Amino acid sequence: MKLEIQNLSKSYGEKKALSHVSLTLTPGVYGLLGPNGAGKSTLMNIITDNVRLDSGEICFNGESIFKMGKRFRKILGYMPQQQELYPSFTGWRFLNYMAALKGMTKEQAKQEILQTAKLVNLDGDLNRRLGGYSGGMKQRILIAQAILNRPQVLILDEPTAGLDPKERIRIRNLISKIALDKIVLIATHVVSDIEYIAKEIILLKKGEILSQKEPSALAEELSGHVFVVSAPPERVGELQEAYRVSNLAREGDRVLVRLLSQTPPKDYPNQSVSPTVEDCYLYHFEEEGESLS
Ligand SMILES: Nc1ncnc2c1ncn2[C@@H]1O[C@H](COP(=O)(O)OP(=O)(O)OP(=O)(O)O)[C@@H](O)[C@H]1O
Repeated sequence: MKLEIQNLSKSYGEKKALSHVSLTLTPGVYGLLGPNGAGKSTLMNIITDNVRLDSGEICFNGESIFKMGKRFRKILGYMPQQQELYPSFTGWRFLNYMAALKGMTKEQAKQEILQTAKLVNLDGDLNRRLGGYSGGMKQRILIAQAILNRPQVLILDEPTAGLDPKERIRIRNLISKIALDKIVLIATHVVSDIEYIAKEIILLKKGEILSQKEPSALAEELSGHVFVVSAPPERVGELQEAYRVSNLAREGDRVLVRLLSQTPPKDYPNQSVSPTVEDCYLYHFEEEGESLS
């Protein structure tokens, strides 16, 4: 199974949202990482046929998804960014409604809703109204509607937006559970959502793909350029001015400053540490300048 995005471009008037984007996706989780405005939603909206592309092609197993039309939509699951759900609908009614939109028969819908609700851990809450659901429950029912038809391609736009860390972990575990035999593309600007479950991370910046790599390979790019120095609190400001700082942690009367630097920082006994994907995010996205200090 293969989804190939070839040379995709899209502008809104003068604004280039995507520029010559090419990607090949096979079963597994892909994290699409980029800051606000990078073009993540535009890419997802094109794959899900909610926005028209200007040029390029998308093929599923060699066939254009735009020619496949309905046949592609049948194997596609889409969870849009968090939105207002129908507050007066019960969970059951909402899923039943989505099942009908997906063209499922009543009997099919009933079976799939029961199974899917169990999977997302909402089987005990289907008779409650969505207006009374917590943020995490709302996200889980949105995931449930996306996977009702057992899609082969699953597109998730910021699935953990607005959730607390406990719910985030829950959603993450759920995604890795349902992703085994599917192509899953998750757009996020939260590194921890995808760092441990993505087989590859795609970095998108200003509509262009910067890289598509395994998380460990991505982190490895910064090997030898991430340091932790122990500084007195009054010197933290000058370190922040001189370097890109990815973390500060108090240690007794000193502060451990995690920073990115081309060469070991002067004046401090320090050790380079293993880079993380979060360091890479900071390196690529936090500031406009691309070179390390
Ligand atoms: N309907 C539209 N009309 C005009 N410009 C748009 C439209 N949709 C998106 N854009 C612009 O295209 C660029 C890419 O936007 P997009 O929403 O795809 O980015 P994103 O990475 O999903 O951002 P976010 O994380 O904020 O959702 C941005 O500069 C945005 O302002």
